[in-house]
Amino acid sequence: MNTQAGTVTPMMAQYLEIKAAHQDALLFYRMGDFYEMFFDDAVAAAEALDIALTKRGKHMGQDIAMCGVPVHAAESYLLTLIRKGFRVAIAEQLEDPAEAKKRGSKSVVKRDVVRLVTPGTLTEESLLDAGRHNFLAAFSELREDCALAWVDISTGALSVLGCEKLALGPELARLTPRELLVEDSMEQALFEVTEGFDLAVTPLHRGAFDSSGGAKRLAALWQVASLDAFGAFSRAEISAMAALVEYLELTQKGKLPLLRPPQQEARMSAMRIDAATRRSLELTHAMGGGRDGSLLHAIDRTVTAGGARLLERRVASPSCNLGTISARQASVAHLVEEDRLREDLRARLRGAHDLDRALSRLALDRGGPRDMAAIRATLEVADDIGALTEGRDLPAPLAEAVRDLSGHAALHELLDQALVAEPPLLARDGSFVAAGYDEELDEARRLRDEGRGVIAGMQAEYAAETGIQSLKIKHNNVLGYFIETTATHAAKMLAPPHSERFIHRQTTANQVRFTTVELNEIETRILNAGGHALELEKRVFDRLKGSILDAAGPLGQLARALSKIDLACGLADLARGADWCRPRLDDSRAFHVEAGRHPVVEQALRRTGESFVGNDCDLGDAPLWLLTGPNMAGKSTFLRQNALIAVLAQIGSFVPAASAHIGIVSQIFSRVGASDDLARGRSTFMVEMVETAAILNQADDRALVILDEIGRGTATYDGLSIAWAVLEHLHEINRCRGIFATHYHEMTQLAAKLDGVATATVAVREWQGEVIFLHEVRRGTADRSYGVQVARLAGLPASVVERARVVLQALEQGEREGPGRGARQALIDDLPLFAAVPPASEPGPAAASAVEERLRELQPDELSPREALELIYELRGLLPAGSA
Ligand SMILES: Nc1ncnc2c1ncn2[C@@H]1O[C@H](COP(=O)(O)OP(=O)(O)OP(=O)(O)O)[C@@H](O)[C@H]1O
Repeated sequence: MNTQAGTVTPMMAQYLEIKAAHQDALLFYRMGDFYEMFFDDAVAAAEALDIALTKRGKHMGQDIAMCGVPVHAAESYLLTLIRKGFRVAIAEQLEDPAEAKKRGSKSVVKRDVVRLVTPGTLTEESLLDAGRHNFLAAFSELREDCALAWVDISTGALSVLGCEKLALGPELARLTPRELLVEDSMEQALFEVTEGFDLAVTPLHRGAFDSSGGAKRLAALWQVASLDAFGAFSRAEISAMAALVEYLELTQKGKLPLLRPPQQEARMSAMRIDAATRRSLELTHAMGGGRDGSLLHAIDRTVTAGGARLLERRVASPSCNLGTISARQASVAHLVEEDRLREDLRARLRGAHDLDRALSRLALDRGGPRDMAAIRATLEVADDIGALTEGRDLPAPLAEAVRDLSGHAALHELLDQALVAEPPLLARDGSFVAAGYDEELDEARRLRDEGRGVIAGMQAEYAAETGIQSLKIKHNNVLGYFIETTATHAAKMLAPPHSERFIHRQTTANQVRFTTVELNEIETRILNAGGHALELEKRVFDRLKGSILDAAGPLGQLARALSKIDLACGLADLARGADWCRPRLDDSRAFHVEAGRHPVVEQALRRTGESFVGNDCDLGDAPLWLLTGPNMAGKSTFLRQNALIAVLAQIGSFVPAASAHIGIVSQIFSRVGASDDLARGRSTFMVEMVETAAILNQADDRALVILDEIGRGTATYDGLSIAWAVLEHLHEINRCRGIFATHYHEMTQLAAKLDGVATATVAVREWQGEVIFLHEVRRGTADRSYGVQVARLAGLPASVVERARVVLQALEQGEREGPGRGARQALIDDLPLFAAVPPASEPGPAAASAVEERLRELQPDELSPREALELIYELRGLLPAGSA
């Protein structure tokens, strides 16, 4: 760059111009084999990527900071930058440097940004999680009318939903988009909602959300006269979709990804689950944030990436529609019965590739021959599955999916004929078109290969002519073809007569290199033929791409069909292997589970060889259960397993139980062990109360509510009073189904007062002062909490446990003897002091015994066998009287 103080080189001028248009992104500026960054971008990127920061020239008298990443490794650096919250603008060289030189030695290679990489617009396989969607969402608010639209550009799936502002948080929790577009004037107002999510919020100007211009643009995109073809959309819905399309054009620089026609979601069709409930039930992410330990992880038996993504969506939004659920159930049930068919299908599905993502890359011009081979392999799988299911009587949804697999024979054949078995990643590398597919290409390749044959012949001829047997003809990118001999033959080669034929090109430490007129000619021929072949291959590539993209619609349908079949097989495999049952669902308010189990805890226990104790739950007569029981008995597990069984039933899966009858659950609320949210300035107790308020305000009579120890974060009587009032409210006002776990045994008196409340307890047995957990849920109440015993199991020092026992006894006695605070106070005053507790069994270091001392001083290696025997007698003699 050699920028002198005060002057700006043409290249720097170009850089600054491009950068000015992309202020909010790091600019990757392509220079040869590197993407370079300058100025503040370089400083920020060097720190984020932990790479060296250097200098290059000066600008306005200041050093220009610079750092760079090699193009071939750029993806992994991009991923790091995106994860750290950066956006990256990629400026490529738009012409060959030779072209630029033709315009004059000072002219700069044309460059411009070809793509803006943001968290919501990734398509590269290496930047994406195969089993999860990567959504870009847009929220639009037009007066009272609000909507959320979201798209996965790596698959083209686009959905939209009328969504009032209050529902935005829960929807973000359900969809977990990576990036949310909002109108710039709304960014601040939505901060309260968006701040808790791992999500980039991107403000867009108002025009991007224009609904009337948007409607026309969208209609043009899907080539329909009006959007009514896909449903009746509100203005807000159109505006949100329009913003997505505008942003995609902006980031993809005019190249739109494949976008499927929008799916309009009905708000009431999915079970409502808010963010706190999702977290506490660990539906798609475990508490720690990873996938391990989540429900999704425990039930995922899919074998394709599309199947895994479909399962993730289903678990994130279970259905409330009986028809939809029973259709899904029917597919699973069929495959549970048909072991052979299921295994055959799964074996075939393993050969399928990620068709959606391959298609999307091709549409964005980021695809290569390998994506085409992936499509070919997947068509092969589709054919196999068609043949496998031919003539079978399948349940309607499966039959429909199988129908969607056919109709691509011509494309399949085309790809079969055109592509080699294992093509390279990039089209520019060539050699991916199969021999025999294109005559002209075959001819060009023949010429090129012939040339190579001729060169092999020339090597023999030159070796004979010079008498240098080690003479070789080689090739590299700088010199092209050249003749090489070792330096020992230099003098001979450089003197007549050889110097007349062999033209010197280069001398290295050990070699001398030459060329000849004939070699040059042959090389030009090879190059021309090779270049021509490559040109022809590229043309074939474009033709194939055209054929594939022409079929993008039906191919997308095929991808979805494969995902559905995979998901049904996966759920069936799970149900079969883990002995799950088909739940009965209807419009009633039943919730009757026999021998239900917790799918995740059961799996964890199985690993250690323990078995899970199944438990019944019947919320029919008394819709609210008040569950008491000792710590560690299994209350939380029981609460969650019932919520998870409802979720599983409504995604169309079988459930871990002996039998289940469930009236559709419209919403689930779960508060299990709140934690501090200090970042938002809320204590544990405050979080719990905020979340409880949400439940009391929202739960309807179709809701399922599970509450674990509400009110424990404050003084006993405050907590008890709150828990008491909450239960009454759920019973009288919300009239929902629910399970309420508590350590306040006083509350069990409520069961006698309220018809709809029944008591249940998790049984334990006490044996020789120890608690044994039976994990059995029975009707009735627990007599005590066994907290002190459990504390001992946890390894609290014996002295503390002993002290706790004494205090507990005193408190319980006070409770029995009179309610007066004075009486209790007197009792507490009477408690023996901590120090007076009989010394607990925490031994200090004991003095060494005579035997130990004798042992310590002897040297075993120095003893003869006889001495050793004598020593044993001696030691025995040292034992204290009575212990010998
Ligand atoms: N039905 C069951 N069968 C076998 N093991 C179980 C069962 N339920 C729970 N457990 C085991 O007991 C452990 C404790 O369960 P859980 O956390 O549900 O107890 P809890 O009663 O809620 O305890 P606390 O009151 O201390 O929160 C679990 O981690 C699990 O290993």
